This record gives sequence, structure tokens and C-alpha cells, in this order.
Amino acid sequence: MSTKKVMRAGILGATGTVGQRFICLLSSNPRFEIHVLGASDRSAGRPYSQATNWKLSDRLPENVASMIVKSCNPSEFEGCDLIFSGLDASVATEIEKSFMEGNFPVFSNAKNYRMFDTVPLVIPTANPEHFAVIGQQRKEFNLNRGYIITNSNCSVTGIAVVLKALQLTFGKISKVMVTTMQAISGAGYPGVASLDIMDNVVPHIGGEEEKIEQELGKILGSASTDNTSILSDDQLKVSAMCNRVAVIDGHTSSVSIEFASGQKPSIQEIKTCLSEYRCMAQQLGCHSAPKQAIIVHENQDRPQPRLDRMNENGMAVSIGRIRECPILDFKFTILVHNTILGAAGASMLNAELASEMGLI
Ligand SMILES: NC(=O)C1=CN([C@@H]2O[C@H](COP(=O)(O)OP(=O)(O)OC[C@H]3O[C@@H](n4cnc5c(N)ncnc54)[C@H](OP(=O)(O)O)[C@@H]3O)[C@@H](O)[C@H]2O)C=CC1
Ligand SMILES: N[C@@H](CC(=O)OP(=O)(O)O)C(=O)O
Repeated sequence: MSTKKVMRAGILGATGTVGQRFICLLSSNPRFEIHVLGASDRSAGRPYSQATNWKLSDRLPENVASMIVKSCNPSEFEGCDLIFSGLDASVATEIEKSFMEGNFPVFSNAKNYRMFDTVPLVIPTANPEHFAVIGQQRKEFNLNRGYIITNSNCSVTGIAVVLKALQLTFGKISKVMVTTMQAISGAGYPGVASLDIMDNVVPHIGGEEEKIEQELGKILGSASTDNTSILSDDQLKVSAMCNRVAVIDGHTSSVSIEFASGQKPSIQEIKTCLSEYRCMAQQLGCHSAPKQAIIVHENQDRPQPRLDRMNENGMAVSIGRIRECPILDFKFTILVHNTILGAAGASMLNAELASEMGLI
């Protein structure tokens, strides 16, 4: 039996799509105990089962169903060791800051703080070394315990894990072209109207292309030598085109890349590099680390969202169709579960890593 400390978790935005995922994932993780649930004033004061419109096939845990939802005020979250946020971006700036200033470690899914120099933008199976700037963030806000760590846009997640593994072995990547096919759960609930998405592909997701183009460079960048900021990889050029498709969960991306060195490894070397990739969360034995962070598919028609999104409990990235590209160096297809490794699962594993590093 594990002797590691059980962390009491507060969840902001607990009634939403990402909030529901947090409840499922944290309920079955022995490292966490759900302590307080928070949402808007529309939900506060009501039992969770009445405040939320439960949309997951996993059953709502009984002990959570009867919890009374609180407003997102730090005074309501006394006794929490850490805070997970699945808040709507329109309210995340003020609310997350108030929790950070209230000296809570905050693990956020919202876009609001991702590009701040002293805020780690971390995918747990790619770049947890970026936690190194937490000390500087605490110094800036004069805090001894609080901070904000964010995870990335859900489409960026799968691409970044693969590119990080390649970069560690073959050096920097200079160009990325990506076309996404994104699930409707990415838009929250009720999300895209059924009359818009059934029998259809919508070739626009507001702000998504810009986020992919910016966030990838930060994740593939590094902490400055004095750990005072994260330096984005400025040489990396990214072009993204985003589409909404009639899939419930799982974002698929068609990706082409070019290496900066001008030298091309073989396809077999790429497959070996990705299959053998081991990340810090695995080395530290974190409870929710996937056994295999990247799954390389050999069948020509994989990965597919319906078949592959739950690999490693949704914490793995799947890649297939790795082949030469006549314009850039290589092209392939990547799949990630958008609300697990792309959202709540990433925050959860980030918190396990932060605990191992003595940050909680
Ligand atoms: N869905 C996905 O795949 C991903 C989402 N994200 C990000 O995660 C966040 C949550 O997304 P998602 O779960 O899809 O969104 P939802 O719209 O499903 O949920 C939003 C949550 O925010 C709460 N909220 C809204 N307004 C307020 C307020 N004024 N005060 C307090 N709480 C409020 C809602 O509470 P109430 O029910 O009471 O209104 C609800 O719990 C967003 O920032 C999103 O961009 C990131 C990666 C992937
Ligand atoms: N925009 C993503 C989900 C999301 O909310 O992204 P972000 O957290 O980067 O705003 C999607 O629709 O699939």
C-alpha cells in the first residue's frame, strides 16, 4: 500500500465537461480526496447531482453526488492542499488569481495564464522540467505556497509529446504544419449545436489556430539558466488549421514536420525513438503516469478516436502512418483524448509530479 500523502483537492468549474472528468479521475486516484466543489452562482448551494448535467458513462460517485457546490471564493476552500480549475476562460483570470494569492497551488486548464513567462505551461509527459520557474512566480507575488501551473490547449497536447520525444533524440524541429479534426466535447457542454455538426465538418474553431501556433513553441522551449522565465523556441514555425468533426471525444491531427539540422533520421529510427520514450512521471512512479507515453501504430488505418482514445486510460498519445513527406521531412497522424491527457488528466498528473518535487 502507498504511504504517499493523500492530497485534499478543490475543483473549480466542477460542473462542466472538464470538471466532470476531474471528478471521475480524482475519485479513482488514491493520491487525492475530493474536498470542495466550486462553480458559478447558478450552481452554488445545490447538491452536485442537481447542479450538474452528468454526461459521462462512468457513474457519478455517490459521495460526490451529495456534496453541496460552493461559490469559487478561496474562503470556501479552506483545508484544500491544492486546486484544480476547469473554469470557463471568461472568469478564470480573476478567480484563479484569487486562489493563487490565497496561497493555493492551482492547476489550471484555462488559456488565460498559459503564455505568462513565469507560469509553467506543462504537459506532464513532455516538459515537467518547466516547473523550475515556480520559485520566481512565488517571488513575484510574495507567496510561500501558492502558484499557477497550466496545461496546454488540448490539440497541442498530443503533438507536443511526440515532438518533445523527437527533439530529445534528433534535435530541434524547425517547421510544423498541422490540420486538426477536433471532437465536440472540446467545446464544453452543450457545445456545438447538433444541426451544425451532424453530417458536417466545421472548418473554424475560434482562437484555436493561434493557440496551437504559440503554445507549441513555449512547451518545446526551456527555462532560462537562472530559472526566472520560460524561453519559447523562437526558431520553431507552426501553421495550424482547425476543424470541428462529429466525434464525441478525441482530437486527431495530421502533422508534417521538418528537423532544424537538415538531417533526416530513418522512419525506423523515429518509431524506435517514440516507442522507447520514457518521461519523468514514469521514472518517479506517479500513479497516473501511462506505462507507454506514446503508442506507435503499424496498421495503416490507425489511430482512430473511437478505438484508440482510451489507451492507457486516456493518458497516452497514439501515433500512426509515419511516413516521408515530399515537402517537409515526415508526416503522421496523432490522436489524444482531449478531456483526459488534453485536460483533466494532465492537471492531475502535473499535481502528482509537483508533489514528488516537493511543491505541494
Ligand atoms: N473541453 C475540453 O476538451 C477542454 C477544455 N479546456 C478548458 O477548460 C475550461 C473548462 O472547459 P469545459 O469544461 O469544456 O467548459 P464548460 O462550459 O463545460 O464548464 C465551465 C465551468 O465553469 C463554470 N463557470 C462558468 N461561469 C462561472 C462563474 N462566473 N463563476 C464560477 N464558475 C463559473 C461553470 O459552472 P456552472 O455550471 O455553474 O455554470 C462550469 O463548471 C475552459 O477554460 C476550457 O477552455 C481545456 C482543454 C480541453
Ligand atoms: N478549444 C478546444 C478546447 C479548449 O477549450 O481549448 P483552450 O483551453 O485552449 O481554450 C476545443 O474546442 O477543442
